[in-house]
Amino acid sequence: MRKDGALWALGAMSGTSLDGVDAAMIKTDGRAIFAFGPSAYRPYTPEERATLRGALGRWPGDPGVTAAAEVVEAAHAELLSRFTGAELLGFHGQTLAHEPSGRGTHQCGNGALLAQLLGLPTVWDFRSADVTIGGQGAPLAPFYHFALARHIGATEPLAFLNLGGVGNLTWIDPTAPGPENPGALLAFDTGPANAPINDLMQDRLGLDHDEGGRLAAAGEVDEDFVASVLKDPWFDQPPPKSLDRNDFHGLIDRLKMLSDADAAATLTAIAAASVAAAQIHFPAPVTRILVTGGGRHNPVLMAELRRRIPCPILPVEDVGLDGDMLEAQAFAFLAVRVLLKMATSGPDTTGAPALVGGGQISRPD
Ligand SMILES: Nc1ncnc2c1ncn2[C@@H]1O[C@H](COP(=O)(O)OP(=O)(O)OP(=O)(O)O)[C@@H](O)[C@H]1O
Ligand SMILES: CC(=O)N[C@H]1[C@@H]2OC[C@@H](O2)[C@@H](O)[C@@H]1O[C@H](C)C(=O)O
Repeated sequence: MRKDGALWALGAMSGTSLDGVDAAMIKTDGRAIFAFGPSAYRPYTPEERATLRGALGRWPGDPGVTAAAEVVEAAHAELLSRFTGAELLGFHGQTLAHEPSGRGTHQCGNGALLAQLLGLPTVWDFRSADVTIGGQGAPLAPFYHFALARHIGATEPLAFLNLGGVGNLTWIDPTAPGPENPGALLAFDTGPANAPINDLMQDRLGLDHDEGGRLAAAGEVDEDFVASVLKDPWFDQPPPKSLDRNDFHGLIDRLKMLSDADAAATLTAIAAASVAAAQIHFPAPVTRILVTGGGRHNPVLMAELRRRIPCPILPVEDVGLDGDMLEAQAFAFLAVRVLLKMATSGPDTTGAPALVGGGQISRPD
């Protein structure tokens, strides 16, 4: 480590949308961001995606999990070996099952194996420690969101919204001394985002996602249905709260009577309405919501958000950030924090009863 205490860390994320692996480098001391480095993406092949899909909801010991772990490890090894100059790897893995108040949380892929293959100290299994002490184990990006809020010079409350398979939101008071301070953050999952849209596209049309929101744009939102979904007590439940990818999968069956386009429009509206419903939990109104994750590429979803929420809703690119790589960067940032024995979550982000540093460190021989 250099005099400024900063490291070049590589982060890798395989998200709940099951589209592929994102990887990105940042230079950080676990507090400030000194530089953004290169990034790369490696999509899963249709066969790999099917293996991962088949293992969703399964736990270690199941043969489907072993097959999924092999896919995840091979895809990461291939992608991450393209990078040079990293001093540390933060490896999230692929969440297959997440039941924080039940069986726990499980991200497949062996970080110790990647440490050997890549010759890099590797921080992995970021979520278990938090769940073990009673936290949700998610979301974990909020401490990074705080650093980003500082990096962009924010001085008033704002929120980061990630529209991945599931949506998650971090409310931030950027004037707080640090992310560990009570009141600096409030983070939670907002509800279903792209996962049900992708599942609908897969089930009905054999497609991965609704590119450009084109199918949704051709349909009409069933507002009564949206309202009925939003009556689920989950939305009123105060944070902390997190979701498994398939927690709202039942929506697909309930939409059977709608045409493909109307069902896509309605699921897209539900993703936006979930975020609008989240505003009741904000400790203070926000001046803007900065949107990251693949959902910001869907103009119908962005329009639905703007229709339902009064403040500016902006892609993170508007403040100079990279919304496709932000989660990968987050796990690079968190890896440095774990190495330096700093907290990665706490009462205001995952509801853990105390600040906790999640993640184990594996070093190459
Ligand atoms: N051009 C686009 N048009 C419509 N939707 C898109 C587009 N690009 C990405 N998406 C949606 O975003 C998804 C990918 O988002 P992202 O990569 O943020 O998810 P993730 O990282 O897998 O999820 P999570 O944050 O839940 O772990 C795609 O599966 C798709 O549903
Ligand atoms: C258990 C799990 O993998 N959760 C993911 C998922 O995808 C979005 C949302 O649900 C969030 O809670 C989390 O990912 C981000 C990276 C997080 O932990 O901040």
